[in-house]
Amino acid sequence: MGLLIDGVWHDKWYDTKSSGGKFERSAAQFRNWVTEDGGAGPTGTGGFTPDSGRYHLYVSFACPWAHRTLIFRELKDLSDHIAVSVVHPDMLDKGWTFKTDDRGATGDTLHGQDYAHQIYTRAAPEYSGRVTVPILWDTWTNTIVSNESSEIIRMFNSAFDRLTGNCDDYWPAAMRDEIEQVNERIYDTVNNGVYKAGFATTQSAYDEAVGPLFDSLDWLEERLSRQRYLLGDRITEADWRLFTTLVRFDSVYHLHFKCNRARLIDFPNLWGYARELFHWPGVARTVNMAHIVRHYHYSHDSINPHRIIPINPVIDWHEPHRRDQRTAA
Ligand SMILES: N[C@@H](CCC(=O)N[C@@H](CS)C(=O)NCC(=O)O)C(=O)O
Repeated sequence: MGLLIDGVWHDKWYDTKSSGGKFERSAAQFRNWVTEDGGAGPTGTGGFTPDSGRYHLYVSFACPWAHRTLIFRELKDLSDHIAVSVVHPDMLDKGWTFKTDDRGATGDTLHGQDYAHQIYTRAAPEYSGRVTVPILWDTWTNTIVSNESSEIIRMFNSAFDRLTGNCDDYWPAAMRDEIEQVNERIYDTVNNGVYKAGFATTQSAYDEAVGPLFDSLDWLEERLSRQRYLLGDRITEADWRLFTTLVRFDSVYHLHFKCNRARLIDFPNLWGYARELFHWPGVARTVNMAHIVRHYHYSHDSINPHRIIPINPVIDWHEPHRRDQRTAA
């Protein structure tokens, strides 16, 4: 685990000393958008048109943020148009690597590099910051379009519709305010909340994260007892953003990140809902539980210094979800 400083790799764990033991996620720096007409998006510069074969997506199967982009690539029929390279699950002193000695790790099929940090310095030789996945790479201008998953999924949601003919909309204009409100709470207390609990280096930083996390899971459980999806009858990006945390919960966050007041399977509605999303066409193939379990336990040596991979409970994600047979509360 480390970061680039002026284009040079330094092996360094997150600094929590300056923040009272709290983990603070830094903002992504590449913020351009692929848009239907190539015009500039809400941030960054323009010129990124939705062409088949032009973009390459770098992901980790372990990473919940990268996972969002893989799901949208499936939902929006983009797999023939956007190729993917998958990093190795172990993220050690050199950060994410393109080693291939693990099933599912593809290597860098575009550039043949050894490390993800080399993708960043290809785009910006003097880059300073963390080297994170996902990375959306543009093969035409040889740069990174975006390394921010919440924005990549919105590009995938609509920019390529004319190319694919798939107009399914997970971010409908009329629902955006409501989606944003739900996203905000879920991002802060659930998606990032598990990391804040897991990476805390003081009791108070842990307590501050784990309480709101389970308050939010209780809130979601109640909400999903009344309605099928987070915003009602229609599935939206808010559901997919929540799903990538839920799918990792019992196998990783519960034990490794000490998020153990309850398991996902202890919340009947959340658990049925998570299974429904897992059963959604194309989604199960984006879930690589072996990479998920291996990555966290093997890579975070400050949390698990002996790198022992736990046995973990067997969780049957294939059990029918029965969300369509729910009786109204
Ligand atoms: N804001 C980014 C965050 C991505 C992120 O933090 N990815 C993690 C993997 S789960 C990573 O690559 N971390 C490496 C590091 O922080 O050095 C997004 O949502 O795309």
